[in-house]
Amino acid sequence: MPTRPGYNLGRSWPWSGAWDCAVPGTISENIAGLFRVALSVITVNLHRQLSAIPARAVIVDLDGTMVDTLGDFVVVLQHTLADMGCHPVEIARVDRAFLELTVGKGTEDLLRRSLAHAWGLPDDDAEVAAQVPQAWRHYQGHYQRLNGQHADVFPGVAEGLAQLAALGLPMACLTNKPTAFAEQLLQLKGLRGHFACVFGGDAFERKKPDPLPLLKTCEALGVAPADTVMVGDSSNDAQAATAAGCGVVLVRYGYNHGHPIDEVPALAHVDRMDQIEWQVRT
Ligand SMILES: O=C(O)COP(=O)(O)O
Ligand SMILES: [Mg+2]
Repeated sequence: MPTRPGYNLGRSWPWSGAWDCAVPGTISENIAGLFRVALSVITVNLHRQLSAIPARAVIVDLDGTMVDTLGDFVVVLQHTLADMGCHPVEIARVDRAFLELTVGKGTEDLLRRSLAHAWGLPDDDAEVAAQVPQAWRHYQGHYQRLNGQHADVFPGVAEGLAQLAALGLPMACLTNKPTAFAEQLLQLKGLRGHFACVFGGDAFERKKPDPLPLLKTCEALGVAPADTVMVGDSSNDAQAATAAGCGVVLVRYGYNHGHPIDEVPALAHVDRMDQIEWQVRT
């Protein structure tokens, strides 16, 4: 069928031929065209969901991917802000909704933005920055004491990790949370045994979204980045993994700074970790 002017959306689309039919023409042409479009979209999406992910090693993010830690952050930050002399009205501003948009770039960033939000100041305010070291001292004590008390492992995580372990794929946990807190949380939730190594935001010179932590983690696992896949919940993970040359799979239930995770390119987007079909790369 000849392409009608103004409706050719590009031949690189697998269903682009169908657009030729879905424009002014006979009713049966239009119905047939729309049907072909729907079928193509369903087929492409099914293919994306079901194709196995080849890997020789897997790196898994912690907050928002394995454990829902927002409750811990709320409680710990509220204690921290109280220690910093914040008014109850200021403390109440640092709630679950705010933290869902804020968590993921490490503790220094979290403390700075939480103090700024509580005090109604810009994130880059110099006075706020000067208070961060003091806030960190309070935060550390509270986090150690409360770590995991208001946090739950997401459904499908234990099952997903068990599937990876059964395939014999080496695993590392890579988070922007401080290493000591990550170790403590994984132990507490019975997940630590799956990981050959655990690296936090203080383990390397730079944090995700920089690729350095991914490259260092691949090195520790003894597997090339091209054979390693990161499972994460944010553009932070995707950006770091892609820049390091690793594949990335994204879970839909985590904390992506308020942006739709389906818009972040990945090998797959899943609702549970145990929905990922792995294939040991040979
Ligand atoms: O920023 C944090 O503290 C943790 O974030 P991550 O586990 O998602 O890397
Ligand atoms: Mg995360």
